[in-house]
Amino acid sequence: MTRPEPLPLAYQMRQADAAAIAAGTPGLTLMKRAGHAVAEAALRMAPPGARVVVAAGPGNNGGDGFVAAALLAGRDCRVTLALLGDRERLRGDAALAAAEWQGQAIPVREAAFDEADLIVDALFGTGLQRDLEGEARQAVERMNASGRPVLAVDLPSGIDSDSGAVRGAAVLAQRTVTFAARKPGHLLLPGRRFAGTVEVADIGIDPHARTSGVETFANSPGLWREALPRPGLDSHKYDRGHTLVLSGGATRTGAARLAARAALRIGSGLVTVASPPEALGINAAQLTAVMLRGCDGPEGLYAILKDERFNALLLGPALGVHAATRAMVTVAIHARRSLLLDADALTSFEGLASELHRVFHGAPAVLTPHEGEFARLFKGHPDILDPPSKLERARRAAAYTGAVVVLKGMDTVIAAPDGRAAINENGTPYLATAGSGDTLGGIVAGLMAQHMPAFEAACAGVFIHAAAGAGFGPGLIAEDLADLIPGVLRQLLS
Ligand SMILES: NC(=O)C1=CN([C@@H]2O[C@H](COP(=O)(O)OP(=O)(O)OC[C@H]3O[C@@H](n4cnc5c(N)ncnc54)[C@H](OP(=O)(O)O)[C@@H]3O)[C@@H](O)[C@H]2O)[C@@H](O)CC1
Ligand SMILES: Nc1ncnc2c1ncn2[C@@H]1O[C@H](COP(=O)(O)OP(=O)(O)O)[C@@H](O)[C@H]1O
Ligand SMILES: [K+]
Repeated sequence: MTRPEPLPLAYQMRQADAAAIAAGTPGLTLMKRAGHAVAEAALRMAPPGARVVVAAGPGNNGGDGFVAAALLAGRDCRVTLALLGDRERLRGDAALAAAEWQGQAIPVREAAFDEADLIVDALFGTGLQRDLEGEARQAVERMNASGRPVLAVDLPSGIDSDSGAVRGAAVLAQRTVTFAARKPGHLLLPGRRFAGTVEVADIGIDPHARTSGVETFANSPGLWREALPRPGLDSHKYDRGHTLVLSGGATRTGAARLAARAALRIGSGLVTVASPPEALGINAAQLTAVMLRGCDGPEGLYAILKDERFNALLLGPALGVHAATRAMVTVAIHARRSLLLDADALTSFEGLASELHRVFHGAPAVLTPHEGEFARLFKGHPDILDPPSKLERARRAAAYTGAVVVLKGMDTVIAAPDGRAAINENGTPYLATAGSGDTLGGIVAGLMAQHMPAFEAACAGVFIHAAAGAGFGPGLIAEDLADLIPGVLRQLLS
């Protein structure tokens, strides 16, 4: 069984580091292991006798650089150590590591990066505090301008470990060696692009060590595979749930059918499209296994929901941006079923997020905005919109609404009201196609219909949707997605 992969925030990494030291491993030993892993990675990138420039910063990231420099010099590399700051001002483990470097340390402004076969970027790691300026920024810009391959130590310098944001400027690395665990900044954009291929070195710090605060994970099957629905021998269709998808008007029915088909493919025992009277004909002409009911506005939805068997509801795709949509959302919330709100169901609350403030009463709820819908929904809430970190924005939105928030994009973040969050990484730009989000909504609603908890359903849905799209690749259209689900499910359930 694969375990969930934690992505510690910088302060949690410091806690794990301190726990390892308290348990008996000196900090210098951790640094030596880190530097060793960097040197091994460098030797895989550099030709024999290579000219390696190690750019070392003023903290422990620089300390790792000193250790790697000494090891590489002992392995026939021609190493230049270029230091940002004064050697005498190094402290703690970094000062101890620097003492073991026999060569000179030239000022980083004098480093000939464009003559290097490989640059090792050990300027800043998890201790980056503010935007790069002056000499630090110039060093980064000169490294990038050199066009030479770069191996980053822990993080590309200038990338914020917690958010993946560029702090003023950042090193564009080909590879990154990080320690104990990947960090959110390796998965979130733009950090993911700057880090290149990321390798995790075990240096004796337990990434699963209990650290305080929120939990962040990579969205991999280890996080939710055990919670995937598996029909029992004696299951009948009602055990597998009944998903209700609301359709838009006569010229806007496709989105609901895409979602409905995806809900059926992911295993919801029954799926019904609830259609306005004027669209019944067009929906009827195109539905087979998916069932159809007439539904005339909020009153119609209220009447349908007297049937308790509809246990998961999906509202939003092509439903229209207006008060009637808000009224239907209110009916759905009061019905206390598993609820997924997407697209127009979110945009209809533009600037009215306070109406969704903790209204779900503990019933499973998932919101699936893309960045535009997110900005509209939370207009007037700078505390939610302003953090530069997508992870933090999704977390705050989840805490505010009490719903699981899926903030979509290439680096989709799934955040739960209790603070858990996952970052997705198996997507493909081919998913940026009309109707793709509607399909995602159907997948997640269909998983909730089968009693999968909301956070796990959202994480699994995002992963399965992305895997389906990535497996197909060029030419993907939303109509393809539902029929690609079985192939992904077969692998996950085997
Ligand atoms: N934790 C672990 O498990 C292990 C960690 N290890 C390694 O330690 C790294 C973390 O080390 P760290 O905490 O010393 O921070 P680091 O990234 O070197 O930067 C701090 C220095 O940079 C400076 N500085 C910051 N921002 C700046 C800016 N914008 N512009 C200019 N200066 C700036 C800051 O100065 P100050 O803010 O104090 O003025 C301080 O001097 C980690 O990434 C990993 O590589 C491994 O050795 C083994 C185990
Ligand atoms: N560049 C990308 N890489 C990976 N996934 C993407 C990318 N662009 C969009 N997606 C995914 O495609 C889906 C698009 O959903 P959405 O924006 O709601 O589109 P639509 O409304 O057209 O269905 C989301 O799941 C999103 O995460
Ligand atoms: K670095």
